[in-house]
Amino acid sequence: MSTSEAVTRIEVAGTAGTDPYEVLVGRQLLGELGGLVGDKAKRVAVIHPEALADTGDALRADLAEQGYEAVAIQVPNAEEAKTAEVAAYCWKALGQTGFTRTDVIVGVGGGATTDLAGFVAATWLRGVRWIAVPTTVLAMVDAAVGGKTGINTAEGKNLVGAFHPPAGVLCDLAALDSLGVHDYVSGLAEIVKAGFIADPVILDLIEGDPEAARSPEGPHTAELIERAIRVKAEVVSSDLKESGLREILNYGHTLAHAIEKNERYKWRHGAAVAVGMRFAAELGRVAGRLDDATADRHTEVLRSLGLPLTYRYDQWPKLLENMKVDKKSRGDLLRFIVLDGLARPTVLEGPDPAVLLAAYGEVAE
Ligand SMILES: NC(=O)c1ccc[n+]([C@@H]2O[C@H](COP(=O)([O-])OP(=O)(O)OC[C@H]3O[C@@H](n4cnc5c(N)ncnc54)[C@H](O)[C@@H]3O)[C@@H](O)[C@H]2O)c1
Ligand SMILES: O=C(O)C(=O)C[C@@H](O)[C@H](O)[C@H](O)COP(=O)(O)O
Ligand SMILES: [Zn+2]
Repeated sequence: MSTSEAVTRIEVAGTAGTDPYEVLVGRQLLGELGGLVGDKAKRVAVIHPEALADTGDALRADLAEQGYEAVAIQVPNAEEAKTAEVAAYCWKALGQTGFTRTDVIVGVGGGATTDLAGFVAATWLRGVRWIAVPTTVLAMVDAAVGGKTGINTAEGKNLVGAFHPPAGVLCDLAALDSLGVHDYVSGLAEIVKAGFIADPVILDLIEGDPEAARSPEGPHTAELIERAIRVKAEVVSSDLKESGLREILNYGHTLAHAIEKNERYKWRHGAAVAVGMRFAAELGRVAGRLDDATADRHTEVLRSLGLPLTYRYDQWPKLLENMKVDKKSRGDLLRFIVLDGLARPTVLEGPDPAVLLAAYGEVAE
């Protein structure tokens, strides 16, 4: 496989004793994979979802041709892969392959697959190298970058995991052509998030032609993806382990994860993040932090993309309960990311229950 000439390289700095790495964005990037795996590895495991069986096998065959002992490990699609059982299935496959500390895992797929593959890499032999090959918008702009890896438990979303950055990220835009429209649009929610917390040009580009933004053929697809990756790369380069700044990437996620759990992970992550961001905007407004125009802009841009805007009113007690295990909570204190203005994220700690309910009332149906 050859590498195309128009490749954008975005650097993620190494922090907390980790190595720096690059996120490559372009087309036909898979020729880069062998170089990233490197010559210390003897074995490579390609973890892929059912939906990408052909891609997983093509990568395995390509790596085998390059002299690696390559195996493909197929896992379920979407959130069904993010379980302790599936992680254990992968560990078993690695054990049976004789996987050592110099060997390498490749996670190819959406964010659910890269979260799982990264987690398996973080835990096998207490940490082996891994490479992310994201194949959804969401995984390219968010999940595959930054080293947050993990699985869900019965108690909640991403409750078990590790910070374990990849050795490289290959975003081959051609992969997006086979993605269904709902999965494509769901990923746009994380791009919108990057727009509100840090890069409003993203919002301008989407608002200029929302219909075009809904398609990989749109004129600004590469720019939107690259801008969102730059936002994420800059944040995680300075705060890998979420001791401060990184919390801004959780904008909209406190309620989103509560909704996902309530829906038994049948809602797409990006869809839940869309409702969660509207809620966060209302929370900012009700708390007296966010101006009306920016709060309303959330509804307008998310609506223009066809993302969901509301959730059921009667579910509030369950959502409140679910939110208690959010990773930003400290003791009994709920903490939310809100905006003090466009691209001015901040933390709202322990809001009054009446304020929370008033904000939820604005997004509830
Ligand atoms: N680690 C992080 O920092 C981070 C950031 C954001 C989201 N996430 C996680 O990412 C997950 C959501 O990721 P997602 O939106 O990519 O969904 P996903 O991984 O569930 O993928 C959606 C569906 O598309 C299929 N698919 C993937 N690529 C395809 C392609 N090119 N063509 C056709 N089908 C394809 C998948 O098999 C799946 O069925 C959630 O679990 C979320 O928690 C993690
Ligand atoms: O990278 C981060 O940090 C994020 O919060 C990005 C989120 O989009 C992502 O969904 C992440 O997995 C959520 O993390 P969690 O710690 O709230 O589980
Ligand atoms: Zn997210």
